[in-house]
Amino acid sequence: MPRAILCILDSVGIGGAPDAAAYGDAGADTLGHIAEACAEGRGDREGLRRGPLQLPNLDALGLGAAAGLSSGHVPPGLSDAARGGRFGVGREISKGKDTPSGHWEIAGVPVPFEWGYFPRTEPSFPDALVTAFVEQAGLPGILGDKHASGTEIIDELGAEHIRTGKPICYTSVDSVFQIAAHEEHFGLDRLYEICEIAFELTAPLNIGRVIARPFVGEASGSFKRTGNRRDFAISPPEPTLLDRAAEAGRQVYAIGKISDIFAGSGVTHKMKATGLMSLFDRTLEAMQISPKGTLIVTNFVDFDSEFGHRRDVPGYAAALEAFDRRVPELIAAMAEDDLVVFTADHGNDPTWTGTDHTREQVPILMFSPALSRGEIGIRTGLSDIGETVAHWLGLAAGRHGRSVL
Ligand SMILES: O=P(O)(O)O[C@H]1O[C@H](CO)[C@@H](O)[C@H]1O
Ligand SMILES: [Mn+2]
Ligand SMILES: [Mn+2]
Repeated sequence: MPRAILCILDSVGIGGAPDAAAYGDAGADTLGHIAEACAEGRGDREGLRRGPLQLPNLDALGLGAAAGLSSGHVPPGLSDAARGGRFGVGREISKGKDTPSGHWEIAGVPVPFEWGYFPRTEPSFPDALVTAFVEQAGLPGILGDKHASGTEIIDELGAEHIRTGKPICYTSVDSVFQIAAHEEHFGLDRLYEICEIAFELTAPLNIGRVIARPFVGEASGSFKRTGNRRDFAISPPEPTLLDRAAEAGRQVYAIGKISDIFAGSGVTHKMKATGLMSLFDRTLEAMQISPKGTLIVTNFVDFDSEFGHRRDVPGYAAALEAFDRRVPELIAAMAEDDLVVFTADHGNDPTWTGTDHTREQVPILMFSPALSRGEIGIRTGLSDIGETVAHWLGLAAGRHGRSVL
């Protein structure tokens, strides 16, 4: 029985979404703009990286060709000469441009409903929600109550949070209620506990996730978020690829944020890791220890959380290059009948205004020693990815999308 390894490079979009304008994102192109910036010397950072973007391994699997297909031009430094694998473009059909919609659609379940969002006002959260939260969680109040970048708001309000014991609550254009609190002064378990309460209260508003954002440090300028982030997400509306694989008795490895994103559903083995390289290590480890028929799904969050949201072009470019350098290790670890897929859940163009995700199409790069080279075109609906994986694993076809094989 073959295995499948699904690598989701969080936010590595390739532009070209026909509905981008509806999101204020017409022209956004995460990979394309990073490559352009690097070609023009705007991707250099002393001690980190310099020069044109170099992704020879992903490019050989069709990254440049997929980007060309999506946006109309191959990003500088990449090529349209894919040498192996099936490559193409994924066009999301779910509304919204956040992580759960992208992941669920990839796993065969597009989101048929509108998420709830909090307005870009101050305060942002409804009075009734804040009142119920403060009361049920036994809090002296909350700080923030607005749209914000998570790193900026802890700098702004971290000291007051320590002094008052009020958690920092904030949101973004995504369907999220985020709570930042100090790991020691406030306490990590206490943070998770109040997140559970917030999750119960926000679910009726169709808010996709409550995210615990613990941090450490003692003063503004030195506060730092830790790897103990936890997402409390609503469950997908229908069984996903993960559920279908688990139901068929397969092992399902969820690496990084995957288990949180799917609310644990269909996960048989969970591996947490912090940082791009350790997520890669865990993926290789899962490949070493898992039997035939296994599904491995990894979310590589750092592209999004460390660089996209931070609008850090050199950081994003360096992370892509570091990932690319390890692709040969993954390919070497594959069995003859393993399938690996590289894709993404949405964009997060670090050259764009603001600090939010961007509506973009995503690359679909499929590789197996058992698979010939070929273009799969622009696929409407990311569920074609999940259906291809299901087909590869020998699972019954699902309700959305179809296998490209
Ligand atoms: O600025 P930080 O806290 O990283 O927040 C980001 O993380 C959330 C989840 O991806 C997004 O909605 C975005 O707001
Ligand atoms: Mn994401
Ligand atoms: Mn994000």
